[in-house]
Amino acid sequence: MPYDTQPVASHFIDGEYVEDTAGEISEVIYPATGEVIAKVHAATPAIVDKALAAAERAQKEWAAMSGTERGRVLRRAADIMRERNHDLSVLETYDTGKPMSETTIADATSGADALEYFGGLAASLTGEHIPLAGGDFVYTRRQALGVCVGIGAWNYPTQIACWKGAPALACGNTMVFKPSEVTPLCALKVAEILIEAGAPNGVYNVVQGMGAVGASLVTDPRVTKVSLTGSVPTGKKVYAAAAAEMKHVTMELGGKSPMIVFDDADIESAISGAINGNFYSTGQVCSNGTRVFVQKGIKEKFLARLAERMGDAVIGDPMEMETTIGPMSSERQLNIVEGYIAKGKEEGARLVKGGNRIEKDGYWIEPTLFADVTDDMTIAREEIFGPVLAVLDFDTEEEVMERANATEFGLAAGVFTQDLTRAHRVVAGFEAGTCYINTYNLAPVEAPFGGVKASGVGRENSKEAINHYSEVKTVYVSMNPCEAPF
Ligand SMILES: NC(=O)c1ccc[n+]([C@@H]2O[C@H](COP(=O)([O-])OP(=O)(O)OC[C@H]3O[C@@H](n4cnc5c(N)ncnc54)[C@H](O)[C@@H]3O)[C@@H](O)[C@H]2O)c1
Ligand SMILES: C[N+](C)(C)CCCC=O
Repeated sequence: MPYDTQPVASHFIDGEYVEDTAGEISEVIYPATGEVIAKVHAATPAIVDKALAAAERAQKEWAAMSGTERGRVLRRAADIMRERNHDLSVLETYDTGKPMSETTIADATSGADALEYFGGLAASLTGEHIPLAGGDFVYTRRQALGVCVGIGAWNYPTQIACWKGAPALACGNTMVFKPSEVTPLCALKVAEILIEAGAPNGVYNVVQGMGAVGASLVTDPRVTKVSLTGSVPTGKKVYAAAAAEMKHVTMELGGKSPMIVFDDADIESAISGAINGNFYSTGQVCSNGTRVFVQKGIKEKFLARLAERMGDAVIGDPMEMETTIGPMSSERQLNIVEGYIAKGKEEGARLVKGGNRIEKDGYWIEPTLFADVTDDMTIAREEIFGPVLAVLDFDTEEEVMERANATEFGLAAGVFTQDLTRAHRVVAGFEAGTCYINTYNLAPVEAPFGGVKASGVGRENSKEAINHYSEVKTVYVSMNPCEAPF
């Protein structure tokens, strides 16, 4: 292993690495080869307590700093992340198996964007002045929530750690972040960098573990806000546990997003959208447009050209820059995806390309294209979280809109057409939090990102995120004597 992937210790608390070998040990696997690249211990109750105590103590000091000072720390952290982009990208590739051609442009860079953006906003987070009759007025104070817990999924470990940490810290909160047990390495680097950039000890802490550790964080009375990125079933559990204690939540959950291709679309552009929305990160992207509705007039042309372009995918060593498809992030996820491919065949979908496990070490599967998929098939209803693209066909706009929205999910949706009036009408009708016209899966930090319906609550990124990591205190100021009826 040319890189030392074993962290100094499993957890990062109060500005330093911390270990408690009493915690259950788990192996970190490089998905491209199946090799064990690190071992970490799950947090014990003592570790969880230490992290929350540090975050609670540090929060007062951090919130008392000016927004300008907090922002400077975040922007310094962004600069360090950019300087170390190569090494951080290598680690992200080891943690997830995603190819370096992706991780060098989409992970530490996206994390740095969040740190830079929210660092820039920190100084301008203010309340407002509201004049009232008789000279009275109200002013509002925008205040931190307190100790926030972040819980991550395994597909974007660096990005998720920063998308949650940056707005939380900008608002004067502190964070205890629990990465996914599948990809525990990258968040530790984010914590290290924040402290190096000048964040006081305890401002950003990382503890490892499975769902039980996450659950113990969510219910701790010191925690005021929980932000989860994960599946809908986990989201329902975490939201319910947080609601029982009236905590704030952000839920970034799963999807089964529609992408509609009308027959007037630029077909190469629509195929690029379908590729980006199904095979990026080997299909392990929450917002993927996995139900591709293609208007009947262009369906066969679309399928033939898409299958041809899929032949250009470079499946191989994720460390090689020319590789465009890496392995699944875990053996468990490989088995899940294989199961869905079998279901697709069994339920009568037409397998156009791929569909096979690639027999070598690690967790490899071919990018897969199904046609003649119908709305009732399992592969059209359930989130697969793998490189399986389902093409469904349609006749009219009215029909496809009804079918596109007929799902419990509502994370993202896209439309490809050259008729811009239709494009805007279609996105207005989508029941989704993030919509695309003639592109797919872009998520710049300046734009709100998140879902509706079962796909989530709240928004990450953009100024919107500030509303989810702060609250407003109203102060009524009377300029007149206080009167009473008796
Ligand atoms: N909307 C988004 O921004 C977004 C981004 C990435 C991934 N996702 C979704 O994440 C899912 C894939 O990730 P995953 O398999 O890691 O999801 P998951 O729901 O299995 O786990 C997510 C995290 O929750 C923790 N967890 C599990 N049970 C818990 C509990 N009871 N209390 C607290 N924490 C608990 C896990 O340890 C993990 O860290 C997909 O559904 C995908 O769509 C959503
Ligand atoms: C930036 N992407 C590729 C849209 C990923 C967002 C996070 C979802 O999994």
